[in-house]
Amino acid sequence: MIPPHARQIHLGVFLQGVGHTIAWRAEEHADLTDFQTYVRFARTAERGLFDFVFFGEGLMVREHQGRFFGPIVNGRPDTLALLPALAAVTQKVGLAATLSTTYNEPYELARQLASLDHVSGGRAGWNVVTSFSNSAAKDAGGDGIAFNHSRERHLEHATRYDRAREFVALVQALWDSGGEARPLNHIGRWFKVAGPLDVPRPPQGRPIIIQAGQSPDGRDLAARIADVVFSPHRRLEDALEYAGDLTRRLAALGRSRNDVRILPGLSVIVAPTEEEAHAKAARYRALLLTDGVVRYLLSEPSGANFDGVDLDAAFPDPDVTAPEVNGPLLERWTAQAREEGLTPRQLVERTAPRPSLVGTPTQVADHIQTWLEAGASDGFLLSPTLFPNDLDDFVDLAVPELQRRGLFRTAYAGATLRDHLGLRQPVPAQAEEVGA
Ligand SMILES: Cc1cc2nc3c(=O)[nH]c(=O)nc-3n(C[C@H](O)[C@H](O)[C@H](O)COP(=O)(O)O)c2cc1C
Repeated sequence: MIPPHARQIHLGVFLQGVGHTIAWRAEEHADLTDFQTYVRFARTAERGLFDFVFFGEGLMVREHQGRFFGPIVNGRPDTLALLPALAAVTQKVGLAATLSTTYNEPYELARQLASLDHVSGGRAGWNVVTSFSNSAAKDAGGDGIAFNHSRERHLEHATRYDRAREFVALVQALWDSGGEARPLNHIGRWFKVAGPLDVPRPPQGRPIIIQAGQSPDGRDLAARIADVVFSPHRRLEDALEYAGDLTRRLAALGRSRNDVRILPGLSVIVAPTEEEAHAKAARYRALLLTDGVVRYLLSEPSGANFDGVDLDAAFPDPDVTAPEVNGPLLERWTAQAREEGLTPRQLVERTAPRPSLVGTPTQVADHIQTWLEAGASDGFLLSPTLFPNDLDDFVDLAVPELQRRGLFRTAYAGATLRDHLGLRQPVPAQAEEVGA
């Protein structure tokens, strides 16, 4: 019997759908329209004793100057259709949905998530997003997400977070009101909701709330409401800075660092030997960065057109004053390309999403242990590049090594997602405390 480490890690896993640039080109990637893919995903995560699985949400197909980014049309069914179905074929693993506060109504969403918590026996989680826009240029004249939802433009950043704060507080109040016979009577800046909720109080009290905002507004929202935060940091110093900042924000709100689990996103390629792991990573990169994808990854975020550009010559001089162009981003790229002598293709190779940890089970466990012991994270949110291969490898190779070190559970101790995360059951707020 291995004694548990003083602290143990928490693991979530995230199956990329829309926006994934590799799945459609690698023959062995599972079919994202086949429900059995999701069954295998959730069951593999449960076999690996993960805290939860989670799906992202985009609400639009990425587009640049009227052209859709072909690879990403490889989407997947809606999360709220998938998760209840996955509840029926799993017993323990948590089930988290990304749902936008900008394009939903609180009463509807409170019912859906409370219902997911009931049908899953207390395994529901909600990744609260405000839906970011990919193109700063497009914000000026409209936005793909807004156009899909009968709106002329996307709400600007601060307004989205203002709505999100009221939205989440109201959803929590609705969960607390479930089963109570008295009305809630919320009248705020964004919403007027009488309540109570027509679904009984969820088994977890409140489903687990996840937040991933990085801006000051995003971090403030996370400090107010999050049980789990996702973060994008790759360097330990950045993750430590973030953990310190979050701790200060939590303290200012009367919460403690122990009330929140920080899970940075991590894409792992693990193999029995270093050579095998690096060979796999090199193959993925070749599959990922075709000419079309490279042009897209340059054009879409910057608003510039890289169609006719030689990808293997010196980085071109962009016109940063053109109205549709994200000038600060292009200037940053150009400066980096000049400083490091990078071609357009090499710049994308530096900046594109890629596996952030490649190595043997020992190397992977070393990394995870270092971050845990430094206080930079409480575990990780894994994002397999190829599914099922990379998740199987993590569960079969890395999980036993983490368990051998006492860093990860060897069985689920509880039944709910809240139990897996080691978080307390919330005390319901009194109806009169709820406001905008
Ligand atoms: C691991 C991770 C996953 C995310 N998944 C989504 C998602 O599925 N949908 C979405 O709209 N935003 C997603 N985001 C973006 C965040 O919600 C947030 O908008 C972003 O980190 C920028 O922070 P800000 O909103 O405070 O500016 C994700 C972020 C991270 C780090």
